[in-house]
Amino acid sequence: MGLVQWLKGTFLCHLIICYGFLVSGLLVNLLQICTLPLWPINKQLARRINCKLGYSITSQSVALLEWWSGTEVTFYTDPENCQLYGKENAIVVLNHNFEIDFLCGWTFCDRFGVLGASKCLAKKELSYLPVIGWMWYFLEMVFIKRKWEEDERSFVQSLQNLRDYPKKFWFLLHCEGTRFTEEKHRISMEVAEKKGLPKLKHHLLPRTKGFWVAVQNLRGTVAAVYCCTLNFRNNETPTLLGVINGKKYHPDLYIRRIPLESVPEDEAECSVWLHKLYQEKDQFQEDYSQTGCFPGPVITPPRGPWALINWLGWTCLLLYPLCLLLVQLVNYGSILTILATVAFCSAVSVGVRWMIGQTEIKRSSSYGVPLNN
Ligand SMILES: CCCCC/C=C\C/C=C\CCCCCCCC(=O)SCCNC(=O)CCNC(=O)[C@H](O)C(C)(C)COP(=O)(O)OP(=O)(O)OC[C@H]1O[C@@H](n2cnc3c(N)ncnc32)[C@H](O)[C@@H]1OP(=O)(O)O
Ligand SMILES: CCCCCCCCCCCCCCCCCC(=O)OC[C@@H](O)COP(=O)(O)O
Repeated sequence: MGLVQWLKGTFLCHLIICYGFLVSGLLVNLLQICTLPLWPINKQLARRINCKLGYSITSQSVALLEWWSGTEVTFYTDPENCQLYGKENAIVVLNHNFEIDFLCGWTFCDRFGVLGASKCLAKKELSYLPVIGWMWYFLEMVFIKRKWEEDERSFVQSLQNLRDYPKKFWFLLHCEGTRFTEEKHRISMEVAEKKGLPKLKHHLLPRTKGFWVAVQNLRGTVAAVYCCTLNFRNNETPTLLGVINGKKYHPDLYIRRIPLESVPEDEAECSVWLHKLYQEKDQFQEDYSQTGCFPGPVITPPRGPWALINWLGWTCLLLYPLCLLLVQLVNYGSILTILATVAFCSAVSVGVRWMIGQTEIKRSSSYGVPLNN
């Protein structure tokens, strides 16, 4: 193991990364609050500012993935369709098997210039996450409790609000509704059997209502559905902790562009259409497990410098006062202030570790197991 690789695994480096992320994130959250008075005066300007602020947080994770861990996503897609990515609004449908699928998704967004504005249909619990969840609130992310009777009104309203969004955005939907586990897979295949649907090997049975409602409410706003299928080479099981430790992974992402007009308007037909889409996705995953690659040519959109510049900028800006404080502490600090600093550092690492825990599949919710069906 080289010195650099060893350094990436040290607690000090992790503490610096977490401190930078948490403090810069909370400062950005504060700036987002400051945009509140602007909303009634100039809503579109407030939205544009919030996209930039959002980019300043999410691009740190992209920099961590791409520059720190050296992980590079390989994109498989039609080069002609690729010309349209980033130039149109789209609904993205993605499998939900990996702990860092959202990071790979953000990389895709960053390469096509839609990272700040992109959104997803997320479970309500994520809105309470400091930094990320609070940022999402200002980016008009759509949150649901996964209880349709309670969600319907706010879901439709949130989608309608996006109709005059001033920036190009992608709206991510994990139609499976929860992360893949063996137990959830077994149960959802029982549901598939009862409904007379073909069994899926690599996906849970998709829930179709959210997709249909999104398509219906975003018709005229969104041009296409991007059917995205993600997998990792060599059966890698990536984790966010692995990325922070500087471990390099090998993700492959297959993107198919489907014009929105080809998605049926009728709810029942749309549901059949989505099930068929998941059967195709399942076949791609099966072929991937045999061949180690997806169909279609590989494209390599350039990696821009801004994610790295933003990350280094925040790190330098925040490390300087921290170093000054530490020097002061060592020279003149009382036991009490030293203890307070140790407590602060511990709080930062415990807080961020808790946030990282939200990405871990072993902590996945019980959604999709019998009690919640
Ligand atoms: C790679 C590119 C990336 C681009 C990235 C772009 C943007 C990135 C931005 C941010 C990234 C952040 C990442 C964070 C990710 C967070 C993701 C989440 O939080 S996932 C959880 C929340 N999302 C969802 O739940 C969406 C999917 N669910 C739905 O859409 C649902 O339809 C619903 C809206 C929640 C409503 O669900 P409900 O169950 O009430 O209705 P349905 O009609 O859909 O389903 C009922 C139907 O399902 C049958 N059933 C029962 N059990 C199961 C089961 N286990 N599996 C499947 N189906 C089941 C049940 O019998 C009912 O059938 P029927 O209607 O016939 O009676
Ligand atoms: C420089 C950057 C440093 C990064 C330091 C670490 C920061 C920690 C960041 C935490 C980021 C949290 C993003 C949360 C996204 C998790 C998405 C997710 O996977 O949610 C699960 C739901 O879809 C389904 O839930 P389940 O029903 O499976 O339960």
